Amino acid sequence: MNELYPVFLKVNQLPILIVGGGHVGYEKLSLLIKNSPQARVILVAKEISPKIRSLLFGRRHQVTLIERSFQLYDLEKKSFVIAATNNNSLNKYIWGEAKTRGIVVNVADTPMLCDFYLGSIVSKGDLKIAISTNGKSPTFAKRLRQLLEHILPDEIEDLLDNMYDFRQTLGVDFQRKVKILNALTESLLEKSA
Ligand SMILES: C[C@@]1(CC(=O)O)c2cc3[nH]c(cc4nc(cc5[nH]c(cc(n2)[C@H]1CCC(=O)O)[C@@](C)(CC(=O)O)[C@@H]5CCC(=O)O)C(CC(=O)O)=C4CCC(=O)O)c(CCC(=O)O)c3CC(=O)O
Ligand SMILES: NC(=O)C1=CN([C@@H]2O[C@H](COP(=O)(O)OP(=O)(O)OC[C@H]3O[C@@H](n4cnc5c(N)ncnc54)[C@H](O)[C@@H]3O)[C@@H](O)[C@H]2O)C=CC1
Repeated sequence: MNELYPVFLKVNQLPILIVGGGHVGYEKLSLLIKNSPQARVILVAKEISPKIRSLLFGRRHQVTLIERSFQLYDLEKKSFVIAATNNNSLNKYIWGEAKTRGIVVNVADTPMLCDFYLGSIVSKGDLKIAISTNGKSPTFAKRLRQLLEHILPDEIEDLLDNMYDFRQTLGVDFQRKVKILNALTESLLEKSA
């Protein structure tokens, strides 16, 4: 059983620290800003890969790159930390210091030291689906994301816009609203013949 509880975070409001600017630092940062272009990220690394710099080049963003070794004060005022250095004992140290400060932490190579996992994310307009395999197979999560991206029709964007507009016309009677919206979407559950 997968006991993880998915939430959808407003990472443009919650500062995230990434420590490590290699391959994994790049993957985590690109996932964050792909889904939330204004994500507030501070990335600290002894060496920041050119790929990370070119990821940010020419776009509006709220990412701060700091090229130096991790310092304890980097944890100040952060809500989330992702430790992605190639130094296991440093990652473990960051984990311990984050826990002491009540900061939610992910150590990329050590599921045991993760308060949260990043999921594979399917996105179509305002629709977003997060996939988790409970850490069993990130590659499977990636493939399922690609499959869903492929089979979900682009019309979903229009459908959600229409649902939103219609919802605004329904007034304040909550029970009536629920009934009408449920009736309208009933056909989504009907099996195609
Ligand atoms: C537990 C978790 C913690 C976390 O990082 O949050 C974790 C852990 C580990 N990943 C490893 C490897 C790989 N990770 C990927 C890809 C992704 N990994 C992601 C999430 C997660 N990875 C969390 C669980 C998510 C879940 O529940 O399924 C995704 C979804 C999001 C993201 O980028 O963070 C993203 C896909 C995004 C997309 O495309 O949709 C690929 C494939 C590739 O890159 O093509 C590989 C190589 C192949 C393989 O091993 O499968 C290793 C071994 C490292 C080593 O051997 O050294 C560990 C450590 C371990 O398992 O012990
Ligand atoms: N969760 C996941 O998806 C995966 C996790 N991993 C794990 O993630 C870790 C990082 O892997 P890569 O990014 O490939 O390594 P890498 O070698 O490409 O990058 C390591 C980064 O850590 C930085 N660093 C090292 N010491 C530092 C310090 N004292 N202060 C600040 N930054 C420091 C380096 O400057 C560099 O930017 C490894 O332990 C690896 O096993 C690897 C693959 C997938």
